Amino acid sequence: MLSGTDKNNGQNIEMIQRHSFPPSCSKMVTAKAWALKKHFDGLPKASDLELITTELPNLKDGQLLLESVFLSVDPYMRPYSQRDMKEGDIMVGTQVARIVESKNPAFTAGTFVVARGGWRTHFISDGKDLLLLPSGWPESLPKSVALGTVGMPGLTAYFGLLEICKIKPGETVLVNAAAGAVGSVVGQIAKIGGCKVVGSTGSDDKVAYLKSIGFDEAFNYKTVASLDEALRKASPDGYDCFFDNVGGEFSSVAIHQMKMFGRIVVCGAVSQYNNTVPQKGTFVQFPIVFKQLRMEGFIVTNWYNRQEEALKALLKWVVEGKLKFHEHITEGFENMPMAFIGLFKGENLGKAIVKV
Ligand SMILES: NC(=O)C1=CN([C@@H]2O[C@H](COP(=O)(O)OP(=O)(O)OC[C@H]3O[C@@H](n4cnc5c(N)ncnc54)[C@H](OP(=O)(O)O)[C@@H]3O)[C@@H](O)[C@H]2O)C=CC1
Ligand SMILES: CCCCCCCCC/C=C/C=O
Repeated sequence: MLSGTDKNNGQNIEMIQRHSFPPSCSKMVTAKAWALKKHFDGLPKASDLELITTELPNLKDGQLLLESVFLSVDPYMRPYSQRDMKEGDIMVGTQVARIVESKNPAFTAGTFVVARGGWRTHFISDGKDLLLLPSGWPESLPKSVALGTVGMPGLTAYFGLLEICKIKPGETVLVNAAAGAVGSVVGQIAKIGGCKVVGSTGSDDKVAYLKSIGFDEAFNYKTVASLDEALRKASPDGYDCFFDNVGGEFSSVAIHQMKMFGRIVVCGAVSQYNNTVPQKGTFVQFPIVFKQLRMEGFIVTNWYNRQEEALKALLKWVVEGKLKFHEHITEGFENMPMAFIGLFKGENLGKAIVKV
């Protein structure tokens, strides 16, 4: 079963061939996929993942063959793998894929779709769960944006800010991991909504980027002398809304700078995903009670019954130039682990994408 090793950026990637049907069959397609070899322990390592190849069978009626063009790497994959995957499973994930062949009358070969196919170069689908790009997608707009600003991260910003935070014009919004896929959209939608926006991020280049896309204030949380002072300086009156992507120490400090009746959207906790021992934090009851705060967690997929409306709005803002996007593109399917690990080192500006 073991077929050898492949040199990739100085690393040895183990390649395993799994034949799911006799290799003599015609029109075989070789699919590559990344499997979770060993559950991550701390920061993910390339050696925790394994590149496997599989020969796909011929299509049955109703099925489609898809080829990934762009794949998404996202921080949620780290806690998801821990909770919902077993060793040997293919890594969870979405891609923009091209329909290579269709035996499903609802889909035509050549069409691009957003799919939940996992970390695979090719896969077979029955057509359920495939999403066409929103109508009116301009030819000049990269299709990869359907994995970012006009995709799941954009939807996360949209529903988190408009439905959970319920921002109002004139309010002050704080967002961390602000130069990332979700954060950069949060800040810009808050500006569209007439708010003042403060962003925290991990490099001076990212701070400059945030200012260039309209953030009123931005700071580098890694170099400020005091996070408490940086937050106070950026908004001396405090914050009405806090869109929390990071959790941990940042959240413990920020909660004390909320205004009366402030709202905290608990979107994620990227600072905590690689902890081997859970951290202890501040007790939140005092600020929550005395300032009568609302703190609410949410999962974007719970809002997918309204994704058509939201994707339409996001695409419109992008086309009008009100919503800018940046992509951090890694070339090569073999480099998916590196692109994924890079998320936890702050390597990406905007949406992290892998181009096959
Ligand atoms: N609830 C939901 O439905 C969803 C939740 N999420 C969550 O939203 C958050 C942002 O995701 P997404 O926009 O895709 O990712 P990003 O594109 O923002 O990439 C992750 C960024 O997080 C920052 N980061 C990494 N490690 C740390 C750390 N230890 N402390 C502080 N910042 C860190 C880095 O930016 P920097 O240089 O600024 O440090 C990095 O670039 C995540 O927590 C994710 O899990 C995402 C989608 C849906
Ligand atoms: C504290 C853990 C936060 C994990 C966030 C999970 C978000 C899942 C969104 C998935 C979208 C898939 O398309």
